[in-house]
Amino acid sequence: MADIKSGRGIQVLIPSTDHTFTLNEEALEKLLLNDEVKDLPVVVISVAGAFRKGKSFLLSFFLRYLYQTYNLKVAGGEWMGSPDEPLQGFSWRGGSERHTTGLLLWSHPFIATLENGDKVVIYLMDTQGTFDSESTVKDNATVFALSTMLSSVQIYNVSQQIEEDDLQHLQLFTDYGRLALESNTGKPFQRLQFLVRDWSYPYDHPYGAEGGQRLLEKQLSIRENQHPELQSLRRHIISCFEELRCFLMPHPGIKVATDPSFKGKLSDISDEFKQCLKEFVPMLTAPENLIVKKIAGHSVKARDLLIYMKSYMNVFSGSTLPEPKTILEATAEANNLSAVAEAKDVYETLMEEVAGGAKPYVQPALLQQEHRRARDKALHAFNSKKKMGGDEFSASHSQKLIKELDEQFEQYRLRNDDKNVLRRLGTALVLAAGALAAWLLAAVCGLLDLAALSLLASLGAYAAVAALLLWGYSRITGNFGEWALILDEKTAMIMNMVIPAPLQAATGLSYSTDKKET
Ligand SMILES: Nc1nc2c(ncn2[C@@H]2O[C@H](COP(=O)(O)OP(=O)(O)OP(=O)(O)O)[C@@H](O)[C@H]2O)c(=O)[nH]1
Ligand SMILES: [Mg+2]
Repeated sequence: MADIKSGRGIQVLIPSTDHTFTLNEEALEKLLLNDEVKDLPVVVISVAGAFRKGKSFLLSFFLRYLYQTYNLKVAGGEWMGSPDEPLQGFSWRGGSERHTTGLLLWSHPFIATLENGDKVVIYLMDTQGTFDSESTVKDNATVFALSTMLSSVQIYNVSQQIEEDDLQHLQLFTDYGRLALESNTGKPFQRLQFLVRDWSYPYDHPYGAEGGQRLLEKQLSIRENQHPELQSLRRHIISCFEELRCFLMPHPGIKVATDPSFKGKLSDISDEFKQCLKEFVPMLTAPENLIVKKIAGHSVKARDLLIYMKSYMNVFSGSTLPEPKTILEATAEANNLSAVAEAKDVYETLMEEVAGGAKPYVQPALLQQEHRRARDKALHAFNSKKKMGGDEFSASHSQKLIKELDEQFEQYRLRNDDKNVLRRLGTALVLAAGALAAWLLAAVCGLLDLAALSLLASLGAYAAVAALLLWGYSRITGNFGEWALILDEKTAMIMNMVIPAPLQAATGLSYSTDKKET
C-alpha cells in the first residue's frame, strides 16, 4: 500500500526566471484525469501565506492523517506517528531562504466517503510563500489567487497576529467576489481558514478554534469610527466566503524554530503544539468535515479542476495582473466548458448503449432517432446546469456543443455503416451475381447456338470474377484502394437501381438517401 515515502509534492504550476508561470499539464492530467478520480467531486485543501512560516511542515502532518484515515482506513486512531520518526511529505526545511516555489499537489490523491455515501477525492496543495526577496508583487498575487480560486479550503497561514495587511492581501478576491456575487451564483469561495502561528497571547484568546474565532470576529468587526475603506474591505471579505474561521496555534518549541538539525521528530515538538495539531488537522480533513469545491453552486469534479486551471492560466499568464472582471470571465468560460464536457458525456453514454463498438449494426433511421434523443438529453444537461457569464455566453457554447455532437454522430454513423455486413459484402454480392448471370446467359446462348453472344457473355463472367478477385485482394491487403472504391461505387449504383427503396432503408443499403439530418 502506498505510504508517504512513496509519494511527493508535484509542481503543477512552474515559475520561470522571467516571472511567468506555466502549468504542468502532463502531471495534472495524470493526477486529475485517471479513471479512478476524474468523475469524483474534489476537496482541495491549500495552505498559503508568507514564506518561511511552516506551511509545508504543517501539510506533512495533514498527510499523516490522510494516509492513516483514507489509505489504512483507521479512523480515530493515533495518526501523529511515533516520537522519533522524521517528518516526511511536502519538502520543508529550516533556514531563512525561501523553499517551496509555484504550486504543488501531492502525488497521491485520497479517496474519501462522505457521511451521505458520496465519494470525493482530496488533494493537498502547497504554495510558494509570499513576500520573499525574489518574487514580484504579481508572482505573489498569482500564487495566492490561483490557490484561493482552486481550493475549497484555503488555510491562510499568518504569523503571530491577523494584521491589516493580511486582510488587504485578500483585496483581489473581494473585488472578484463582488462581481461573482452580482452574477447570482452564490458566494464564490467556501472556507477561508486563518491559521495564526506562534500565537503568544493565550490569556487574551485561548489556543484553538474558539479563541481563533473570537480573534477573527474582532479583526473583522465593522466599527463606526473605522475608515470607510477598512469597513468596505471587511464587508467584502465576509460576503465572499461561505465560512470564515480562525485557529490559534501555539509556538512549536525552540528546536522547531531554531535548530538546524531538527528533522520534525514529534519528541522535539512542544506538547501544546501537538495537541493543537491533533485538533486542527481532523477539523478540516475528517470525513464529516470535508468541504467539496464548488463553483457557481456546482461541485467541481477532478476533471473540471483541470479545465478551471487552464482557463485561469490563460488570464494569469500576461505580464500584469488580470482585472477581477477578466478572472470572472475565465471562470465563466471554464464553467461553460465543464457543462459542455458533461453534456458530451451524457450523449456518449447514451449512444454507446446503442451504437458502441461491441454493439451490432442498427438501422440508420433508428440510429438517427437515438442521436436526436441523446442530443436532446445532452442539451438538457447543459441547459439545466447553472452557469456564469450570462445567457448569450452560454448560448454560444450550446451552439458549439450541438455542432460537436453532430460531428460525433457522423462518427457513429460511419462506424455503424462499417458494421453493415450487407453493405460491406454488397460489392462482392453484386459482382458474384453478375458473374453467375453472365454464365447462365452464356450457357443459354450456347444451347441456342448463339456462339458470338455466348462468347461475349462468358467474357463478361470472366470480367466479373476478375473484378471480384481484384476487389477482394484490395480489401484484404489495402493495395489498389482506388480500384476497390470505383467498384464499390459502381455496384452501389446497380444496387440502387435494382433494390426497392424501402428494402434499401431497412437494410441500410441506401447509399444516396441517408443524408445527415440534424
Ligand atoms: N516558529 C515556528 N516555526 C515553525 C512552525 N512550524 C514549522 N516551523 C519551522 O519553520 C521552518 C520552515 O518550514 P517550512 O514548512 O519549510 O516553511 P514554508 O512556509 O513552507 O516556507 P516556504 O516554502 O519558503 O514558503 C522550519 O524550520 C520549521 O521547523 C511554527 O509553527 N512556528
Ligand atoms: Mg514550503
